[in-house]
Amino acid sequence: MKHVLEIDSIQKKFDLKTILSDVYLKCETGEIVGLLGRNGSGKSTLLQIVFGVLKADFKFIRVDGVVKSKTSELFNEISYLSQDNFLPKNFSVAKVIDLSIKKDKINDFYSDETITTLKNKSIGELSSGELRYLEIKLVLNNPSKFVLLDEPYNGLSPLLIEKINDLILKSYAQKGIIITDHNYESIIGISTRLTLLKEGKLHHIKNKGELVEKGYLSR
Ligand SMILES: Nc1ncnc2c1ncn2[C@@H]1O[C@H](COP(=O)(O)OP(=O)(O)OP(=O)(O)O)[C@@H](O)[C@H]1O
Repeated sequence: MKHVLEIDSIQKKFDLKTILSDVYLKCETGEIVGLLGRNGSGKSTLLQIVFGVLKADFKFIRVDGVVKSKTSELFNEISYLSQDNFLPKNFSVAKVIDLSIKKDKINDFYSDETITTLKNKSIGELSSGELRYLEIKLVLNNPSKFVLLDEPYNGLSPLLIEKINDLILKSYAQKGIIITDHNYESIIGISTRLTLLKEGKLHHIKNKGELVEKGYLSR
């Protein structure tokens, strides 16, 4: 079934500086929307506002045409990978998986060599890349309609980046995904649609040349 997330009229200032100025973004099931932008352009701010962990000066979030004004209404609709790690360090990997993944999906979750090798460790013992991979896999396995991924590739070696991309490609037929990262080549490669956040405005990007024109890439 197709679902539509609409992020509308988002405005946000920090102190007197406008970070987001009337941003509109739509994401449907089956889309991977790439969100690019220079450092400090407001990408994380936008995702935090959509998920509801940061207050906007103004916002409309609609799911399937219905306005969702309370953050609690979005917890079942959207899952969110923040830039920061979110799993408790003293829990074992097996416990986290047990608590997060439905019983009938657990065998499938473990049918991944990277995950199997981590099973007996605690979260605090994982390398930053191993932890990131586990977090992304958990977030993508959440039964939510939409997923927001903030810098999923950060700290990952090329092989794990490929595995993450495989996971994303495996799940997007059932989900809408918004993804932001400075690894623009991976973002361009995996996105079905590209956007660029610049000076508070969201631009729709058709090709790499436009990223040069708009000053995101030098060539
Ligand atoms: N809590 C805050 N108080 C004041 N300013 C903030 C706060 N959070 C973010 N900012 C500012 O808002 C702007 C956008 O920050 P944000 O983290 O959204 O950018 P970003 O595009 O995700 O950057 P990066 O790619 O470097 O992670 C930056 O100028 C940042 O300094």
